[in-house]
Amino acid sequence: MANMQDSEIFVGSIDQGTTSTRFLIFNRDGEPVASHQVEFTQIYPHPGWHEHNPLELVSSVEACIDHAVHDFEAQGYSRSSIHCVGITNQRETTVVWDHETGEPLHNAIVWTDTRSQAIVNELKQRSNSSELQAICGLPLSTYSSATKLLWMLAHVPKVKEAFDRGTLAFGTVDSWLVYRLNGVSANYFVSDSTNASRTMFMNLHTLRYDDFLLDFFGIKGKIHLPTIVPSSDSSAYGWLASGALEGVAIMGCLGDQSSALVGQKGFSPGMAKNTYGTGCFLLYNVGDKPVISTHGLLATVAYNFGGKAVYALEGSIAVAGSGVKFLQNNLTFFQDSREVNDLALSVENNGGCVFVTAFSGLFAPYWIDDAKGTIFGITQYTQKGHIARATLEATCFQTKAILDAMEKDSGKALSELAVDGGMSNSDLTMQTQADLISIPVYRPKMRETTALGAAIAAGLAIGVWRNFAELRDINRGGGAVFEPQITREEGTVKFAEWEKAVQMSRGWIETEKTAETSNSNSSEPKFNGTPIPLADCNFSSPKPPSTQNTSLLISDIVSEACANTTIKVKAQKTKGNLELAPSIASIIGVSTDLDDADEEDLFLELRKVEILQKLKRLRKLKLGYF
Ligand SMILES: Nc1ncnc2c1ncn2[C@@H]1O[C@H](COP(=O)(O)OP(=O)(O)O)[C@@H](O)[C@H]1O
Ligand SMILES: O=P(O)(O)OC[C@H](O)CO
Repeated sequence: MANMQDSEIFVGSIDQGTTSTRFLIFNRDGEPVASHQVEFTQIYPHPGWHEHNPLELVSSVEACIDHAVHDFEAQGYSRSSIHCVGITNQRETTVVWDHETGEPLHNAIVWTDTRSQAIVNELKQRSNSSELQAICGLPLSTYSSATKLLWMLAHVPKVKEAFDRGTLAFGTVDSWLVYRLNGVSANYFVSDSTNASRTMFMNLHTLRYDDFLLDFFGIKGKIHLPTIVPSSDSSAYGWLASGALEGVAIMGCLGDQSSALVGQKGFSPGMAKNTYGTGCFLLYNVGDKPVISTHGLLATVAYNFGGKAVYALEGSIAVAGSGVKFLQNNLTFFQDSREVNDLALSVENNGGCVFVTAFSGLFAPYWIDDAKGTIFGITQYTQKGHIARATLEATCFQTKAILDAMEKDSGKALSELAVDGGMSNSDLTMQTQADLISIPVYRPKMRETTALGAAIAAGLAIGVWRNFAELRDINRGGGAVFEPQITREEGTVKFAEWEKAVQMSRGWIETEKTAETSNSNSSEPKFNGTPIPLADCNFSSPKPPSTQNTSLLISDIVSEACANTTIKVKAQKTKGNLELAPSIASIIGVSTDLDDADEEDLFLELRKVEILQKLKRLRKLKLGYF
């Protein structure tokens, strides 16, 4: 780089997101000079399922590179001035292929997909499951790659056969792209640590695969896993094997949320960004030691430059822009996402509607698996505009909940929130966000910060930028600041309504139903509660305590609700002895503090929504008659 004019130095960035793929070419000032974007096929085979065709992901990348380079050259630049390429990608999305042929063995299961719920439920019953989060930073959920892989092993014969033959390769989208873009015969099989930290296979502290984790999921020594490498490296990721940039090296790789943090230059502990894309993800830089959340957040690798990891606390929201897309594609409210802002502005407020957009359950900080999307407060008065507003507000409310959790985990309050991503283009959304969190929201002028982050990762590897200080002036100035316009108290009232809606959305999905739905493809082996390749693991459900002498009859749900939807449940134990009360209480997950317990009557204090959910579980466990 030493003798080159700045004007001759460019870096390419592949941004493979959930709904679209982009390729951008940045100059050394971090400005995009050419770009191309394509949307690719979203496959929804069953409710809750979401797939991508892995080969289409690759071809979308190749098409974007070719088009953007064509545009670049049309502006008079030379492709030889593009010195390296970075990759950023949707995380957790799971790809499996045959290590010998390089051919995918199934569609990629997308991060939003909830089909592995029954497997998650089984795994949670294992006594050592509580040890996972401290090692990998993630709670057991359908979100991470691990349970998606287990689902494929249990349900897709081709995957199981490759597993048995020892030729099964697993990767997240970064690994898959690097592998294919290098050409299969080159066999570049790597993953950067930000992506690996989303699989549940990597130890967050060592940045290596962890034997306990691999054992837990039953894949130790049985599967080809990509080598974990730093996010910025001049040779680990290989070279583009074909197309307009054939021979150009891939030098950087970051999961998209990490990439956005880098693109926002969130390099100091205490800095945070929130990216409103398909989902919405708030990453808070916690420095060089991971912080394991006790308030529903994830611990993740923020970036790993020079082999030194920096960590983040993450609040993940499954539905953000995809809620807008839902209004567009499913409800045909408008033709283009950009119109949602005006539609929402066509009404003064949400008209009493609260939309819990739990299409994939609710992620952070709630982690409610058994919720589905629910709109509360609909009346004859409700218009499209109210629902549009409620859709935008849903992401803002969840962001508020995440910030509250982050404050508890980190002990520090944020003073400003940096934002980016497609949905951040909606001024109304950003104003609503500032109002709800009572701090300013800063939106930079150039919002392709995710792609910029990958370009920075690549550029740092080859000396386009030599250090963070050289990045200081990139994308500075010209942004918009949204100041809170309502009082903290007004925000609190709105938020309380949201929290009430969240509680009321619980319990819609029953576990058995999830498993049944998973079986709806009759060509696949039936799910029997035990993932096929994991025969050596004990997945059996815990046995309920003996109930032979006991029939628990919830005789009366007293509906004189107290404040905050707390009501009293009168539970009558008609047979058996009182010693069973604590075990029953523990199964239904409530405190054994009993108001008034005697042989005949048992009062449990619960929230109404929890009661309904617990009753369903009790019925499943055959503890009584309901
Ligand atoms: N002006 C806008 N207002 C609200 N939402 C928008 C707007 N523009 C794009 N979106 C939403 O943002 C999402 C795309 O954002 P993007 O950052 O490209 O996401 P991804 O990387 O996940 O594909 C889409 O779901 C779209 O509905
Ligand atoms: O496609 P996005 O931008 O919503 O990001 C997807 C995330 O990486 C999923 O964890």
